Amino acid sequence: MGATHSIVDAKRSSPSPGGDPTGRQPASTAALLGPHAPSFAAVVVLQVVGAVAGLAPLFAVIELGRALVSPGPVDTERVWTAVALGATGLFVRLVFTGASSGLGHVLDGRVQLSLRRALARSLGQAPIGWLARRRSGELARVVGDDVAAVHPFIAHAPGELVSAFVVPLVSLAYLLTVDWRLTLITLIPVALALAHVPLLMTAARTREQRDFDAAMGRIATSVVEFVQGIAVVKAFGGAERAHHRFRTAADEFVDIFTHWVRGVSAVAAGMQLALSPPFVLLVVLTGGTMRITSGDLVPVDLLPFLLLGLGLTAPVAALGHGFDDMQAAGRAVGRIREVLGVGVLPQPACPAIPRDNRVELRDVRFGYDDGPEVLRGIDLTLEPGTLTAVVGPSGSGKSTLGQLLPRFFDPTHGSVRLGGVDLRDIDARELYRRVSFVLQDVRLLRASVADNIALAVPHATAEQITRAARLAHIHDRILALPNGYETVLGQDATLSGGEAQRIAIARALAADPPVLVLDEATAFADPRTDQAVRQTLSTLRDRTVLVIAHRLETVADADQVVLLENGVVAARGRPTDLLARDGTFAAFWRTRQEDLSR
Ligand SMILES: Nc1ncnc2c1ncn2[C@@H]1O[C@H](COP(=O)(O)OP(=O)(O)OP(=O)(O)O)[C@@H](O)[C@H]1O
Repeated sequence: MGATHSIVDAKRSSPSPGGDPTGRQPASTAALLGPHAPSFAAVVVLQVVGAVAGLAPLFAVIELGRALVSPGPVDTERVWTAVALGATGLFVRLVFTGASSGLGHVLDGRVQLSLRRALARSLGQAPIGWLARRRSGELARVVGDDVAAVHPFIAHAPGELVSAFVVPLVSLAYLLTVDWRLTLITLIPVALALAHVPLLMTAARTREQRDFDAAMGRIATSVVEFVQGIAVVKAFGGAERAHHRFRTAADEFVDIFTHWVRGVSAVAAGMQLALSPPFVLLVVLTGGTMRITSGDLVPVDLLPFLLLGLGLTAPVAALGHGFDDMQAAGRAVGRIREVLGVGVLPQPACPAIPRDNRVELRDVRFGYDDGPEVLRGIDLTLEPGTLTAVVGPSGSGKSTLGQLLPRFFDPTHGSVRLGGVDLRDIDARELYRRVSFVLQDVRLLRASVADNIALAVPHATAEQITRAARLAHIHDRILALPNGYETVLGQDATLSGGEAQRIAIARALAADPPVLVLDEATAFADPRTDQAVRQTLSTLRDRTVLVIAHRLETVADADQVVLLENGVVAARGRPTDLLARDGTFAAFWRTRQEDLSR
């Protein structure tokens, strides 16, 4: 199908070892941000220059103080130079921090755009099997919220954090030249605040933080469950129960939060007190008075300590403020890296062309991730011009088997061949030109009916589209829609489950594929769709068709039936022969008939 062209049209990459082809390593943060390094550097340099220039007014005030208290007449030139320097510093600060912030936000926009492009590329190349297993909300969150969460990381952190360290360092260097002993005294509040940090990192605090995060997660899940499932839950009279679950999660969160706050608040209050301006001024004034009374410091030299001392606490405060944002951004980057690291199915260096449309499975074994084997040594041939029906109990591996033909996954052992060529040696475009599929879980795009049908053949003519719709017995229904083939699904009209299924069948047939895999839906089965599927299948007799069959009529029409049980072929043959043999298949058939007649 069309969507799969772009999805599987992947660059060659290292082969993946198992069913879940995640051969690529998660991209490192440096690799993600590397191309923007020069702009990052510019943001930081502009911010640092701006922040250091911002100290000029303070130095100007210090200089003014010195000029005014020095004996003799006031040196007006010295005064005006200080004023001019202070004003220039302010202006430079305004221009440079403004430029840094502007560039930071432009950079943020660029990084977000390139991350979203990279994510779109990665999702486009990810194996369909990998995508099918992800909940759509999960991927939407990565491309939307997680990329947006990177904002403070890019636009604010580099400049603000660097200047929060550079400015105090410059101040410190200056204060040391004035009086190193009073400088050390001025650092007492910072030392006191830092002494609190280990108290925030004890095993108990870490455990509390973990409990807090887990409780946040539980409350988020129960809210989503409650809101998303409310219709179903209500319909089955369970609204009270669901509400109760939500309330319990909320109450539990309050308990954990109170406990956490109790533990953290005393420490946080201690830190805040140590860093508060009154405390810093008290320490500096006490120290300064002692130095002045002992005759080691002239009073005017206390001025720089009073003005610059307050700024020395900035790094500790900046670390505290930005920490949560940075942590959230870090987690978001982790999820982005995971999606960017999804492996692509390896593509052949020298693709081979299948000689016909015979499908062969040779000793095929497959398991999802590290789970148990779902298919255990399948040998099967699908001859061109025949219809094979796969049947079996739920969970026996039917859908998994069907998904190996369009190469959603590669088998962990053995091979799937088309026209004598291993699927791994066939170019993705060639494969999807030949193999089309209809899944149980039909996904239609918010686009016109015609575009939905022509997904695999974007340049399809109106006749091609109509022919496919007629084959799928949905043409008349489409004509009855408000704008016929131009009706936008989900906007101008909504289709029933059975109708959506028939559109999906038309989509699969539009490309006129010689091999078709059809996972018969049971969820939306309605008599019209049943009939349409049967009639469609009967017109496809010149192709290689594999149907994961749930209806006994489909099974009876098949040229070959394969009964899967627990991942192995329990019976295979013509339906009439198998029934006559009165073995496993006959028993299965009778049970299904009894189930249906109940
Ligand atoms: N994406 C997946 N990840 C992990 N395990 C899976 C996945 N899909 C299916 N399985 C497991 O593989 C086994 C076979 O599933 P499969 O869907 O192929 O069976 P099935 O015969 O088609 O069942 P049904 O008739 O109910 O659709 C089951 O145990 C199932 O839990």
